[in-house]
Amino acid sequence: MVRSSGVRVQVPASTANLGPGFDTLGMALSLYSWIEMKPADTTVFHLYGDNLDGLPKDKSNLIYTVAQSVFAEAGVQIPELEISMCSDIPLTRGLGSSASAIVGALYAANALIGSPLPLARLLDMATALENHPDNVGASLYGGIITAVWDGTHAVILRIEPPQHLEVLVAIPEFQLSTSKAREALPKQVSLGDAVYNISHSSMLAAALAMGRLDLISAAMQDRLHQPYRASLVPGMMQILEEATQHGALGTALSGAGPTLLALVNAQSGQGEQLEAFLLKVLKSHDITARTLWLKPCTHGAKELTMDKESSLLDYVRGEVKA
Ligand SMILES: Nc1ncnc2c1ncn2[C@@H]1O[C@H](COP(=O)(O)OP(=O)(O)O)[C@@H](O)[C@H]1O
Ligand SMILES: N[C@@H](CCOP(=O)(O)O)C(=O)O
Repeated sequence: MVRSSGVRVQVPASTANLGPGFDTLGMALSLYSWIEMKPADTTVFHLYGDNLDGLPKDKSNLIYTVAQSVFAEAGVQIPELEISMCSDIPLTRGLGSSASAIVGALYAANALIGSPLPLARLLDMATALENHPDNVGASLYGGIITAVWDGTHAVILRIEPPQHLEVLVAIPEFQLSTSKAREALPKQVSLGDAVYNISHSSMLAAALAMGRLDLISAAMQDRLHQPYRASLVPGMMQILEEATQHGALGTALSGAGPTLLALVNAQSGQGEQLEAFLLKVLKSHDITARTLWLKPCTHGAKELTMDKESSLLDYVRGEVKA
């Protein structure tokens, strides 16, 4: 059943790794992309907002190719699509823009044909495209996720974010692609570093699941990726080492960076001090950054009511930015 009137979906951004959980932990954030998809006579794109500048507006666009993979899997043919997209998620900053695009395209395309594919299948397809399940899992399921991936199937356990958990991100002006940040990683690590990360990541997942905010700073330590990526984000090590003295529960490189992320207890009253500290350290390295206060997003990709009267942009402006 193809829904000729089209579908509209909202997808949250995500932060991957949370420090020690490299390629396995992720959290959805209250920052969003919106995709609208309709069958059309000729393929056409409407990309709204600065965050989508420069992306292709033809059939090479990720949203189109991912949508076609859903139709192929379901045995349906919709070769021409009208695709609209609007996004508050900055590209190549470590906030999961590619994952949200993949998840949004999978979710919208599946909804357009009556949702024949289960969420677990969309997760496998998304992970195969992104190569790791942490961002796509969070964007698809919302909340905090811990995921395993065997190269074919992903399994997700979703953790409800603790009450009072807030997220401060400092987003540098410069871009850093995930592929470049992965090239900085070693091919092999020592047993000691592997044990270090397993122990910290397990502790972090358990602390988040149990609402033990007091254990986050001890758990949020990493030896697998952040030290190797430090030279790509000057000031990062100082922030990781000192931010807890300025009110953070814990800090991490968000995904592959360059965004830096601090988990904060909303009741701490130290938000301004922490924000000033992050910006001061980055500025001392000549990095201009902007900060955003976010919350964990408890829902994943979801379908929105399609209002025939308003365009996607009108919808987003009215609902979110007004
Ligand atoms: N809406 C979109 N449409 C098409 N491609 C996208 C979209 N969003 C992201 N991408 C692709 O994903 C890339 C960014 O992915 P990546 O380097 O993993 O960084 P991020 O941390 O933002 O996910 C962009 O350069 C672009 O190629
Ligand atoms: N686990 C991945 C996460 C990449 O996240 P992104 O938001 O930067 O795409 C990694 O650390 O490489």
